[in-house]
Formats: sequence, C-alpha cells, structure tokens
Amino acid sequence: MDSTVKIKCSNLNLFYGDFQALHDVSMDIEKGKVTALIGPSGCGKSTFIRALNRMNDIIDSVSINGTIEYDGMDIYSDYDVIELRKKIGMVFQKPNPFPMSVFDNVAYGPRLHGIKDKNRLEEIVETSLKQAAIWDEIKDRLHKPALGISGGQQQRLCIARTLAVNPDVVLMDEPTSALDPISTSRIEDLIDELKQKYTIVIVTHNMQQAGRVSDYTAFFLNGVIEEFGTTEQIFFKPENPQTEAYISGKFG
Ligand SMILES: Nc1ncnc2c1ncn2[C@@H]1O[C@H](COP(=O)(O)OP(=O)(O)OP(=O)(O)O)[C@@H](O)[C@H]1O
Repeated sequence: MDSTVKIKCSNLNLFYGDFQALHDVSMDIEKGKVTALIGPSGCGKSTFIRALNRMNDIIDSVSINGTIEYDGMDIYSDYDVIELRKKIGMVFQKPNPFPMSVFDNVAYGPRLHGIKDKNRLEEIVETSLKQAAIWDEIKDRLHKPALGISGGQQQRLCIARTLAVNPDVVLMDEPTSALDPISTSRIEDLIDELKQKYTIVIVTHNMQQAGRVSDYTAFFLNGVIEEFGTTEQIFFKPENPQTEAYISGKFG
C-alpha cells in the first residue's frame, strides 16, 4: 500500500436490509490530511464515515461487502473492534458528553484501556484538553458536570475525549452543525491544528466549511461517489456537472 494512504476503501457496498445505501465506493484517504464528505441529505455520507470505524456493526440489518484497509489491515477481519475504535475515533453531530465531570469524561477512555495512575490520568486530561483548545476555559471547572458547560465547549470536550485515547484517525460527522458561528470557527481552527498529528475525515453540509478545512473532498450522491479530488479541484474545476450543480447550490 502507498505509504501516504491511511485508509483504503475498495468496492464497498453497504445494505440496510434490502436497501443499498452505498454502491461500489472506493476511496483512498490520505494520511495527515483532512478529507471532507459532502452531498445532499440521505446520500450516504454518515453511513460511509460510520463504516470506517465499524459503527454500523451495532445495526442488525446492516450487511457489507468490499474492503476497508487501515494501514494495510482489513478492519473487518484483522481488528478487534475496540482496538479499531481506539485508533479511529469519532466525534458526533450533537455534543454528547457523559453525565459526569469534565475530568471523568476525558479520563473515561484511558481508564477503560487500563490506565489507573492518578498522575498519568491528570497528565492525559490536561494534554487532551489543551489539544482540543479548551484547557484555558475549563481548567478551573474540571470537577464540575460536563453537561453544565456551553454547547461549543461540550463539543471541544468531546474532541478532547476522543484524543485522550491517542487515536490516529479522527472521524467527525457534522461536528459543528449544532453550534453557533464563533464555536464553529474555533472547531475549524482546531481541525487545522489537529491535522498536523491526525488524519481527519469530516462530513459537512456547509460548503464554505469544506472549502476552509479540507485538503480533499468527496461528493456523494445516492450512495455513489460522483467525484473525488483535491478540494481546490472539486470546488473550482469540478469535472462532473452534478458536482458543479451541488457546489453552486442548485440542489441539496
Ligand atoms: N439505520 C438505518 N436503517 C435503514 N436505513 C438507513 C439507516 N440509516 C440510514 N439509512 C438510509 O441510508 C441512506 C443514507 O443515509 P445517511 O444517513 O448515510 O445519509 P447522509 O448523507 O449522511 O444524510 P444526512 O446528510 O441527512 O445526514 C438514507 O436513505 C437513509 O434513509
């Protein structure tokens, strides 16, 4: 496998019962870059991003064929799902902190993976909150309930919680759709910083956001990748008329 490819998806078909939600999807996700998934509602973006860390496994009706390789290993046959989700973390559309303190939210994953030493946990919590650009705002409220902080802070806390288990890839499914413009802009700045260390895949409905944060963009339509390329090419020189129509706001 090409060493710049972090995740290689080949001829992926995904079904919910009889309904086929993804058709023959192939995509190379490049290491250390941000890849945006765009397309109208119901075109399969969330289904695809959830396939990358096997979040669809929890849905009984789902069946999949094709392959997804992460660092050259098949995620469906070579990985234990817990280990896979540690390496490929996920941030959801709505901030979903656990009903516990800020500290315990971030320490949750490391504890689950066997870290018990108090000093080590404190170190991880601080580093993760710093990486998620929320430490300064929250450092005096570490032992307060996470549900009591603002929505934008909760989403950065959820990013910190994802980073605390030292992932390699971070999947973000519309991470700013529930946030105000200032919180959105903070998360976008954060994505820019995080890509120095992580490979990021982001689903977004916001075209400006895709343009601002991503290096590569995939345009999905009816469960098919209509076009995939550098964000610059997709936005300024789309080859497919459907991509052009979507980007210029003619549908979706
Ligand atoms: N659990 C499920 N069971 C059955 N069908 C589903 C399930 N989840 C999604 N689908 C269907 O699969 C298709 C793709 O849905 P998906 O959520 O992946 O689209 P999307 O592009 O992320 O949409 P949106 O932008 O609205 O979030 C849709 O037709 C949807 O109704």
